[in-house]
Amino acid sequence: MDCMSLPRLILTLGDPAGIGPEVVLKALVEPELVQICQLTVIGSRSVLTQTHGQLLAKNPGLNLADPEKINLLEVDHPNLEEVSVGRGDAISGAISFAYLNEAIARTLAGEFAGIVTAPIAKSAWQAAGHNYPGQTEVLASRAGVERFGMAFVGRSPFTGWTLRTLLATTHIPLKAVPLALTPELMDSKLDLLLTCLAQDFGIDKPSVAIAGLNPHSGEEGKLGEEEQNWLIPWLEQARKKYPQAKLIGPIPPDTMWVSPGKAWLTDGQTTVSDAYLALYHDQGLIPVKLLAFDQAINTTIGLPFVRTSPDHGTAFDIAGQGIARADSMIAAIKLAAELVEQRSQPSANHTN
Ligand SMILES: NC(=O)C1=CN([C@@H]2O[C@H](COP(=O)(O)OP(=O)(O)OC[C@H]3O[C@@H](n4cnc5c(N)ncnc54)[C@H](O)[C@@H]3O)[C@@H](O)[C@H]2O)C=CC1
Ligand SMILES: NCC(=O)COP(=O)(O)O
Repeated sequence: MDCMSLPRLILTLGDPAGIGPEVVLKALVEPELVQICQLTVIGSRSVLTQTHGQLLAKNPGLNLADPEKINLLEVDHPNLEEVSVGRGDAISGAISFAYLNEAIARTLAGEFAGIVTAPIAKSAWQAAGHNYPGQTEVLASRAGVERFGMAFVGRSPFTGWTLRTLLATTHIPLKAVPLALTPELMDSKLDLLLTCLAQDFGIDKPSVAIAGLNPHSGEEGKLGEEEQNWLIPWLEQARKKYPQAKLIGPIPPDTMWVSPGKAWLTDGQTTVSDAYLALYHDQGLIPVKLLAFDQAINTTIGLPFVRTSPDHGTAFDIAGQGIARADSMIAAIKLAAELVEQRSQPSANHTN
């Protein structure tokens, strides 16, 4: 393929005090990337140069991209010199926010088909006065989208099976979860998920496993009432509304992940679903990270453009040491390229 027709992606550096710059420098030496996309990094060349020098001083054998040769859009910031590696604060938060904003502006202007984001720290954003729960909400707000979702996709390196997980609620305190979960919210998330499965993965008749909220899915109201009160009735309605989908649930949350675990690890005779709908952050992300910490990709669904991100955070505890793994960042770039390609094709049938 002519390289000029490859998907154009913009890659943010994330929080300059975290491992974002390091995983970018490591990912950019992955030879396959130049064959599948045109990548432009957005951030500060001085951050990349400083990270490059610091990492090589500690580990001379590291394979890193040359910062001077990276195709980069410079975002200037007056306090760049004050970033302290390993410490997210108001300065690093303001800088990572500026990188993301410029990436969104350029994507909305049509320069790029997808954004890949390195991690930011929510606490650093808050310190800088940017009161968003995460990058997802900024992307949705700037894109003018009210219905969006946080989904995680990972392909098993052992069996090739793909785990797709959507979170019904995301960055809210656990005590707020039962209040946030409503039939309307579930309708919106399920609708987004079914659209994503068809549009991005070519799965028109999916099976979707939906978790319960309480232990044993409430055990007929003895261990919690949400299932009886609205989740089961909502599911019955949803089965009528989406006859093309096989909706399974509410599945007791502890057992929902047994067959995905087997399919991920051993490819046994196990019945799996095309996607898993978890009701809150840790219900979905504990199994995803347990199985797939180096492979999973966070993707925002419902946006008018593609957005992916590694599944890990800023890892301030290891920033500057040279030990951060770039696998999830590489997977995020590859998935973004695949999704852009997929969205530009007429829908194709796909089996998991
Ligand atoms: N997409 C994003 O922007 C995300 C941002 N975060 C943010 O990151 C910050 C830190 O969050 P944590 O919960 O500590 O999660 P984290 O993912 O940053 O770190 C958890 C543990 O995993 C290790 N780790 C993470 N990524 C690694 C990698 N690539 N290679 C090797 N080890 C790695 C860290 O050293 C740490 O021990 C928070 O401010 C959070 O808001 C967290 C998750 C996603
Ligand atoms: N736990 C996932 C996460 O924090 C992703 O947040 P973001 O992509 O919204 O920044």
